Amino acid sequence: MGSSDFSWKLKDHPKLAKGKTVAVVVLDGWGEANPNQYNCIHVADTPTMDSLKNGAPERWRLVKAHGTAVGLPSDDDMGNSEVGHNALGAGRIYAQGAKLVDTALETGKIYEGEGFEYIKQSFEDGTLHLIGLLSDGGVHSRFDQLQLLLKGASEHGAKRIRVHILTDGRDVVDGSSVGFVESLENDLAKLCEKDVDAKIASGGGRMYVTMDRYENDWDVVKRGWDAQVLGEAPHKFKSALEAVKKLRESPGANDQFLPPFVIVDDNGKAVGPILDGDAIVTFNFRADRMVMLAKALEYDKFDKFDRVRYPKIRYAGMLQYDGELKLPSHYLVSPPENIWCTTVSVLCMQAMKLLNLVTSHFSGMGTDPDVSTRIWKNILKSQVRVNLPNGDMVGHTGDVQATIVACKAADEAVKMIFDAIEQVGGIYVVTADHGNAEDMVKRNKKGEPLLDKDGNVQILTSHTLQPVPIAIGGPGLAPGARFRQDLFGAGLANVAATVMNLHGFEALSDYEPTLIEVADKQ
Ligand SMILES: O=C(O)[C@@H](CO)OP(=O)(O)O
Ligand SMILES: [Mn+2]
Ligand SMILES: [Mn+2]
Repeated sequence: MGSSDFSWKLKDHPKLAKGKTVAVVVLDGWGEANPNQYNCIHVADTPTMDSLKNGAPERWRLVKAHGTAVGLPSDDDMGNSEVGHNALGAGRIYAQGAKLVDTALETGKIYEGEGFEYIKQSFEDGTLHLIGLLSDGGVHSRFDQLQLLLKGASEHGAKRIRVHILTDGRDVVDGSSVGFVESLENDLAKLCEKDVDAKIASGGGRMYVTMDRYENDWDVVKRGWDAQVLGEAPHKFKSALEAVKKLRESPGANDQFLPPFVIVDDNGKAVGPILDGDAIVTFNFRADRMVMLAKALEYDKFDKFDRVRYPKIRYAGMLQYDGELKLPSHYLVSPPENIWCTTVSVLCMQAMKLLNLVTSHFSGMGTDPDVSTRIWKNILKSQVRVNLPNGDMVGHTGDVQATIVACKAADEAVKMIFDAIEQVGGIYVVTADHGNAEDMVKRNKKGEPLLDKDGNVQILTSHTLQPVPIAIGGPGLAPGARFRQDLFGAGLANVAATVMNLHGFEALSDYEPTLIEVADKQ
């Protein structure tokens, strides 16, 4: 790739016709799992998706949506939207943020790069602030990476460190914040023994403090700013452990939505506001929920909320969160190789009209228009891609009944799209980016539901390790088109070549192989 003989012109597929409308429908958080009461997709009334599975076995199969199949460090890593859509759009498996950070920490390269050199200039006279998600979910951040970074930064000269925590409960079990804070406080105490002044300075739940996305609600970022930068919050505690324990006692409280708090000293003074001359690292590797904070930290001109005080700091992201905006301009870990020739860019070069109703992950972190319900009237375009978020968004609440309702609604939306495809003689590809709603309970190694100390099942708010379905169909699909039988280990990255074929083109040669073949006789 990239050589001078590379051509944007795709070869015609020998058997599949061009010019059909292809709808790529991504059901968010829709995995395949054993049927039981915690499988909301199974419990919900989902006639359309059921008919695909039961109606045409040669046009329905499962694909991997987690672990190494989507560029994550190990097969114990659940899938997520970023990595799932990346694989769907890129057609190849790239090492994703989690893996890039692991490698940079393992090799020590993280301390040799421009980003670390930059923040290091603050170590002599200033404080190093680390802001990020306190979790081992591996979706936005990982606790072991934070631990290594704390150790490494102190070994490389940081003398005063303040950690600003965001509690999770979305990628990990609700209530696990307490254990993470305990471990972190132990680690910081060990650093203090080595004469590093290291403390937790502030905190709050990820969905209420800092980690908003798509500029949905700047108040979320402001609440974080006030606590982290100004050292102001409605709740003040002497220790972070006391903070999370106490705040969790309020009725309805949970880790995802804990209110902002600051840690204060014996005189009631915040222990770690961000001041001129300090350095900041946002230690999440995933971009979408860090971009807004990065803007607030990096932009001189900023009108999204009143920052009150805008300290002169040296700021680096764990990665660069927005390649187009070059935001932030300093970062600790180099980005993945340029993800180019994505399905979007290549199909655009074939002069096709595309309507994107999915995420920027699909096009290798470029910017796509927002998701909306414009599907129906736009289905006359050559390709429509839509992400139906219901199962995932509601699945993250841990509310089983509500998730069942959400799955039914998603199935109805699929039916609507199918009806439109029927009218235009088009083709559909239905798949999912990762699992979630198909298993809402934490399980032991034998697969049995785990109980908490009160004997209740432990609800799972997170994504899963489950495979996801993919189905093809529609009146425009060539009669002999069917899934190949030889690609047992196929994953989401194989979908891209499949979609190109359905548009009547051969995929690029470095794409993961297509899932389909066209039988001559039926
Ligand atoms: O909400 C999010 O940020 C993640 C879970 O942490 O979910 P998704 O990957 O589906 O966006
Ligand atoms: Mn998703
Ligand atoms: Mn999700």
